[in-house]
Amino acid sequence: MNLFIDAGNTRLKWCLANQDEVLASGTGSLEDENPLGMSGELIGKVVSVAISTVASEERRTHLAGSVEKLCQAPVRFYWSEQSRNGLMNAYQDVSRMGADRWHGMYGAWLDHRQGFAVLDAGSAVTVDYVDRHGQHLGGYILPGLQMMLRSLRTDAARIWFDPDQGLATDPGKSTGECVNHGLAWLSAAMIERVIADARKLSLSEILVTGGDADRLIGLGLPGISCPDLVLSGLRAIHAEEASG
Ligand SMILES: Nc1ncnc2c1ncn2[C@@H]1O[C@H](COP(=O)(O)OP(=O)(O)O)[C@@H](O)[C@H]1O
Ligand SMILES: CC(C)(COP(=O)(O)O)[C@@H](O)C(=O)NCCC(=O)O
Ligand SMILES: [K+]
Repeated sequence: MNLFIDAGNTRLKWCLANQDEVLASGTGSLEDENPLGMSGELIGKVVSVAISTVASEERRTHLAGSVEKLCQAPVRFYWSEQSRNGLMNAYQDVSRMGADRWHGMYGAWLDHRQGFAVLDAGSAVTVDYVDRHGQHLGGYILPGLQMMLRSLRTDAARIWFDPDQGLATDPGKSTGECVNHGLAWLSAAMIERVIADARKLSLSEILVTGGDADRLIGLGLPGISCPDLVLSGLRAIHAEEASG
């Protein structure tokens, strides 16, 4: 069985799979002693490890070392590419693009050929547009929800509030409401922009992934929830590489 890991800035997402089926999946944290939280029985089944990561070089090296030791299996990292199977990256320097974005777009490209937007709402939010010819049209990088809350809390001396996961967007009447409603209102505005862009660019679908995907759907994003988009793209690329 192959172990696939999507190591973001907040969490690790993993799945254990062979060519056609996923046996198990879960989440973990690089800070934990057992970063994947996998049982010994599952670890024993791992013959190779494929990783997509946007973590720092220091965290990446640490992850490679602990996974290699844990699984006693070779570890390979997969990065952004210029093109694959008809999908074409708009970046001139593709080595600068977060691997998660490329793998998410490739996961989407496998099943959606009519033009799509990929919205990954993780530590940061990324938006990427791909037309029906497979041409990546470019994208956006924005701060994620926790990042915005954290910056308000740490960089503004007089803002005290309790974060809530509410979706209200009406004008707030306390600091807490103003912050919480403000972030929902900002996300709602982003959603309107994505919908308008998708219409303008003739993209038929919006695929949503990342830890805050459900929140965006709750705020009115007409998107298809694809929690495992990055891992699907990574699995497909790993299989293609293995078959030569
Ligand atoms: N169990 C969870 N642990 C951490 N973050 C979570 C969890 N559930 C939802 N989230 C939300 O998901 C975001 C992280 O999303 P994720 O896709 O895991 O990020 P990344 O890929 O950057 O590691 C957090 O900002 C948080 O708002
Ligand atoms: C934009 C990101 C921080 C998103 O990471 P995530 O929120 O998934 O942890 C990541 O894709 C990244 O580090 N990208 C490098 C810059 C770029 O894609 O152009
Ligand atoms: K992201």
